Amino acid sequence: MRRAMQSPQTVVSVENVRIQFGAVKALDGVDLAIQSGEVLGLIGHNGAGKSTIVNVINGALAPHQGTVAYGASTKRTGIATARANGIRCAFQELSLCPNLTVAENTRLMHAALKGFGWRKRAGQLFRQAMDEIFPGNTVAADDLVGDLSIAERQMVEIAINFMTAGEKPRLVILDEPTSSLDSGLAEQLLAYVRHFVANGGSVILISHILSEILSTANRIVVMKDGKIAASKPASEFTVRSLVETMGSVVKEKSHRAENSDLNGAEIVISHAQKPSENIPFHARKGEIVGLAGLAGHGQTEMLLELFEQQSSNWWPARDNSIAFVAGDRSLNGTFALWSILRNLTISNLRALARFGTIDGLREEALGQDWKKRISIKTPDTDLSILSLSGGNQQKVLFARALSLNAPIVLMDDPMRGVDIGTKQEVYKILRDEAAKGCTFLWYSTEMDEICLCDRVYVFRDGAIVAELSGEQISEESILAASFSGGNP
Ligand SMILES: Nc1ncnc2c1ncn2[C@@H]1O[C@H](COP(=O)(O)OP(=O)(O)OP(=O)(O)O)[C@@H](O)[C@H]1O
Repeated sequence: MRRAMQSPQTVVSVENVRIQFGAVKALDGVDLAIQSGEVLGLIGHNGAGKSTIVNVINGALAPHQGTVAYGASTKRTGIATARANGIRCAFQELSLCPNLTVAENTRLMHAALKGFGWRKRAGQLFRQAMDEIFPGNTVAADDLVGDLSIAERQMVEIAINFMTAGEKPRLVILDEPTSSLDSGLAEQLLAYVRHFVANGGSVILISHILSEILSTANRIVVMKDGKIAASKPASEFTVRSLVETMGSVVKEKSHRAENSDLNGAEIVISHAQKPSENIPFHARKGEIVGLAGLAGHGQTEMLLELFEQQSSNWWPARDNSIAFVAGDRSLNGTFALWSILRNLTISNLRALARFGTIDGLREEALGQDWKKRISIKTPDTDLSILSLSGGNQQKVLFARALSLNAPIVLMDDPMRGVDIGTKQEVYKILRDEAAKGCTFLWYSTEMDEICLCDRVYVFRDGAIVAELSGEQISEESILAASFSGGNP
């Protein structure tokens, strides 16, 4: 606490920074300074330039114009200089090596962990950081990262960046740190962030969940089209003013459909019960069914089982009976070497084929239609998928699934990193498609999204422990069932 009383110092500042990728001005004259002892909330639409400014600050990208200064030093930039000045970054796309253990990944990030016994020290430091940030977690230092769930990987990435092994972290940049965490884990992290800055550290917090920015940040910077649109104390913003400054239209908060009584509708998908379960799973035609509960309690596994059950492993299906939107986009969503357009249309080749070959004009038209419908921000869909910002890549996966017009769509926490304006558009598309008879099974770590569903199954320890519908669906009842099980 004593350190927080000291007068704040500038940890890093950037002046008039410009970065251009081909025709895209990713940063167009950005000025930003981060002081010790503050949480800076950084928000903006998908493709606004948030990850690009982060990469400039952490030394990965050299600005095409403008300057970066760490503390009083203006001479040197680059990753090594940034690290030496205590700059750390937990990336949106996660930077861990899946074929190494957690302790080995810790070593990669902290060069000071060397010599005899480094593995043991890395493990101890990791466990200490994990226990401080996420008390009660069960990740072990010798776990292979590839075996962890996406939520656990996100926790590991965050813990490794907050830990001290040699140089102390002064500024930790968290790019969408809660996108795979359930509300309990997110709350633990945000409490730790407040504690870290109260002791003199600084955090840049990037999130599309505006409530967590408003509750945690001291100052909020809103980016729009590569520029800073506003920078003010958090207390001077509301959700509405943030959305307006981002350039999105403020809409009524989405609600569950009125009169969505689907009891009589045909059951289109069900899941074999396990002996431990007493609540059978099914979904009806036109229903939006939420899969809730703490992250990693069997929701993704069930979606995968349902997908396998409905699709053939042996031969491509003749009809598009089921579609899947992956949440872990880099692992099982995007084809990194392909263009945006190919990534979007790959599931739909049968519909795009004429005389056994792909009709380029139809493929282009499909791409343009979805680019417009959910605002995929790119000058050209023939560019690499990796030229898109994280949220825009996720939109491509959405478009890939929805363009199939499949009667059943499975969604594995599909809104990771998608901005608030686009989310509202997608919610409307889901409602419209459900009204036409499409069934959605939707695993989400965001409570607001679960509350949009017609019916919700709550998962705990790999099994369904509660079924909620209509007015029963609320944050309180979902949390109660997540921890203790049973219907309200
Ligand atoms: N390597 C690259 N090649 C081409 N364009 C790029 C590259 N990296 C980023 N861009 C473009 O720069 C712009 C800013 O991207 P950036 O990733 O900084 O956005 P963001 O605000 O972090 O978005 P999100 O909320 O989706 O993460 C986008 O239009 C993106 O397509």
